[in-house]
Order: sequence, then structure tokens, then C-alpha cells
Amino acid sequence: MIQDCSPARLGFSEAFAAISARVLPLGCETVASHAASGRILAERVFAQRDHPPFAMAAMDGFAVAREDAGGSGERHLRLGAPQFAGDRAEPLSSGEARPIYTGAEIPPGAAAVLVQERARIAGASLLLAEPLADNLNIRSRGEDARCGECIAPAGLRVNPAIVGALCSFGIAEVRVRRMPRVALVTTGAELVPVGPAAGGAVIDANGPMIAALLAEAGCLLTGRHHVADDEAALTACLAACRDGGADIIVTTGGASVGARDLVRAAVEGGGAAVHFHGVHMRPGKPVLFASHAAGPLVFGLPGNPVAALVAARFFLLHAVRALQGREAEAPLTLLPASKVGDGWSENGPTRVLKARMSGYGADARVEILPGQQSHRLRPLLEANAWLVTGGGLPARLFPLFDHA
Ligand SMILES: Nc1nc2c(c(=O)[nH]1)N[C@H]1C(S)=C(S)[C@@H](COP(=O)(O)OP(=O)(O)OC[C@H]3O[C@@H](n4cnc5c(N)ncnc54)[C@H](O)[C@@H]3O)O[C@H]1N2
Ligand code: MOO
Repeated sequence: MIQDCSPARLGFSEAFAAISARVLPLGCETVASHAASGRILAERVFAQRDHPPFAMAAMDGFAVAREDAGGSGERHLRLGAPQFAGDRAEPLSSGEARPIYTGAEIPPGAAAVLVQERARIAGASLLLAEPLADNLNIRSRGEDARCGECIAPAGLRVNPAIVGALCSFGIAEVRVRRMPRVALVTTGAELVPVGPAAGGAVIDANGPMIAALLAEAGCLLTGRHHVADDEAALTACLAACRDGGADIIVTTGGASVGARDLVRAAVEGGGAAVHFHGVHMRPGKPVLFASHAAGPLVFGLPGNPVAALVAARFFLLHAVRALQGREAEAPLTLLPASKVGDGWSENGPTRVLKARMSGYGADARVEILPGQQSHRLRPLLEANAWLVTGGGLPARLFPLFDHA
């Protein structure tokens, strides 16, 4: 049977452009900074206070007054009452060495903190033999961030370190993009959940794998469905996902040309326009992209697990980034041929190869892993990158997952 696969198959780069042309950023919401990890900032963020908020000791030691710090020859300074983090700082007068602890406010009049390990104590005095540099072991007010300063751009993905910074800078809540709502539909009568699998049954890898990928990318999985090879049931399931308010519907399997590959017919039957069905690449060739007018995007991922992963990692996440108001991903690096092992070429269709990068600078290397076929998941346990070759472009290296 000859199947009409128009619109024509696209090149790898053209497929990204076709997706970009159909995605606008989602709306915004406000969340507490402590709950913002994984979310995407919708607006620039400004520090609400100086950080550090006051000059503070960077080490446990002794605060020394300006007049004493700069002196030379042996000086005897009287030990004062200790000052701990959180204590109010009373002024320090010349002739006093005040025990002070990391994070404590530097008292007015102090110019340096002598670290405890270098201090010589005799009775109730500190013996100072060396001059102390101005601001020695003192963190100055606002050296990390100044109140009112822009500290993060829109489009930044919040990570745990950024949560800490937001809170330190007095920012209790942030405006973030609404999380993309994704409905995931696995297809194939042969699929069973992980567990005992008899006869011709195949354990579902794509469902859990794509669900995990979406969660890591900051999406909300609003529905997880399975449909056997039945066009009416698939059409009904896709309609329910669309009416349930999904921003993206993702299917896996049934994207190719077999007698039971029904995704395209069901997608079109449900009123979506197909923008591409097939990309000149391996793996991932049969991937489909469609959209509903004023409705969800639809990605039809191929069934072979590595093909599904590659199509999702590159095309689905490209759309997710655009919905989140983020810039498109750039490769980690372009690679000269000398840095890449055998088995690749600039000519021919795009290949997305399981790869392992190692070394730095002149020693940097990329190994193309054995087992490139699209059913073979095992090499991915060693892989840390994808090497994208072919399509008439230089080889480009991408991280296995986009965690930026
Ligand atoms: N005559 C042709 N045959 C095939 C072509 C082609 O161009 N002409 N393309 C091949 C390529 S490339 C791919 S990729 C696959 C994609 O096919 P489908 O998207 O239609 O996927 P299925 O036929 O449903 O399944 C293929 C394969 O993957 C297994 N599978 C499916 N879903 C899952 C899942 N959730 N977890 C684990 N494994 C899954 C399924 O059992 C099959 O083994 O088509 C080639 N054929
Ligand atoms: O795209 Mo298929 O992915 O080569 O197996």
C-alpha cells in the first residue's frame, strides 16, 4: 500500500522552525520563591535588599580597630566581650580586640578580622605583631547584590541555587510562566506495564520515559492514557485531551506507515492541521507535528524508544521552551572532525548519535557509542551527550538532557 505522507518530510533545522512558528509563551502566575525550583521566570527579578545586608565577619577571629590594624611592632590589645552572629554590634574602640564569629556584624570602628588560628593570646590580651590589611576577612555590605539591582533575566530556569539567592536577596515571591499542561497517550496493542509480560507483549518504556522527561522540563502531566490500535478510540482519546485543556498532546507509536499506524489519521480526524510528518533524520524519522487552531500542539513520537526519546528531547522540548518563554537551546559546542571518532559524516540525513564526551581543552573527545539502533536503550546508560551530524552542517554536541 502506498501511503500519502504529505506534507513533505522536512530537514532537521526546518522542523525546529516549523514548531517555533506555531508557539507563543504561556501566561504567568506568582509563586513563593521557596517553591519556584524548576519554574521559568516570566519577568526580570530585582534584589529587595543588599546582600550581605551589613559588613560581616568572614572568619571566626578577632575584630581589630582601624588605629590598631595598621600599626607595626608588637601591640597588646585588651580582649573584649565576644560578638556572635545575630548580636547587635556596639562600636569598637582602639586598644580592644573583640572575639567575633563568622556572620556577626562588624562593629563600627573595626577595620579587619584576625583569623583565630593566627592569634596569640596572653592572659586577657591579644598580641598583635603584624599589620592587618584593610577589610581583611570582612564581607562588605552589598558585595553580592545591591538592593534594586537586576539579578535575574526573564526566561531563566530557577534551580536550587537560585532559590537560595532569591531568598537571601529578600525576594519572597516571583512571577513565573504557567507550567505547560501535557497529556500523554501511548498507543499499541502489544504494550503492557512493567512487570510479567507474556507472548508478544512489549513492556511500555516510552510512557514512563516521556513522562519523566516532561516532569524534568517543568511540565504538568495532566493525563496519561493508553489506547490499543483502534482509530475510533484514539480519536476519542485525543478529543478528550484537547477538551481537557492540554497545551500539548503527545502520542507515542503508530506514527509510521504500517497498517496499524493510526496516529496521523486520528490527529487529522480530530481537526488538527499536520505541519510535518517525517523529518530527514535517524532516529526519529516518522515524528509528526500538528496543531489545533486555538488549541493544543500535537507531537506524534515514533514507537521505537530511542526514536521517541530523540524526537521528544529535541522537538517536543523545543516547543516546551517556547511555551515557557525561553530561548531555543544552543549546542554545547561545534566539533571539528578531529574530535569525533569514525562513523559520522556531514553529508546525508541528520543522525542523532548516542555519544560520550570526556576530557577538557586539547584532550576533549567525543566517542560515538556502539548500538545506535533505535530499539537499543542500553548505550544510554553510558551516554552523556548526543552528537548531531549530517544535514550538511558541522557536527554539534548537545547534553543528553537539557538541564540548563
Ligand atoms: N515500512 C516502513 N517501516 C518502518 C518505517 C518506515 O519508514 N517504513 N520506519 C521505521 C522507523 S524509523 C520507526 S522509528 C518505526 C516507528 O514506528 P511507529 O511510530 O509506527 O511505532 P510502532 O510501529 O507502534 O512501534 C515500533 C516499535 O516500537 C515499539 N514500541 C512502541 N511503543 C512502545 C512503548 N511505549 N514502549 C516500548 N516500545 C514501544 C513497538 O513494540 C515496536 O517494536 O517504524 C519503523 N518501520
Ligand atoms: O526513526 Mo526510526 O527511529 O530510525 O527507528
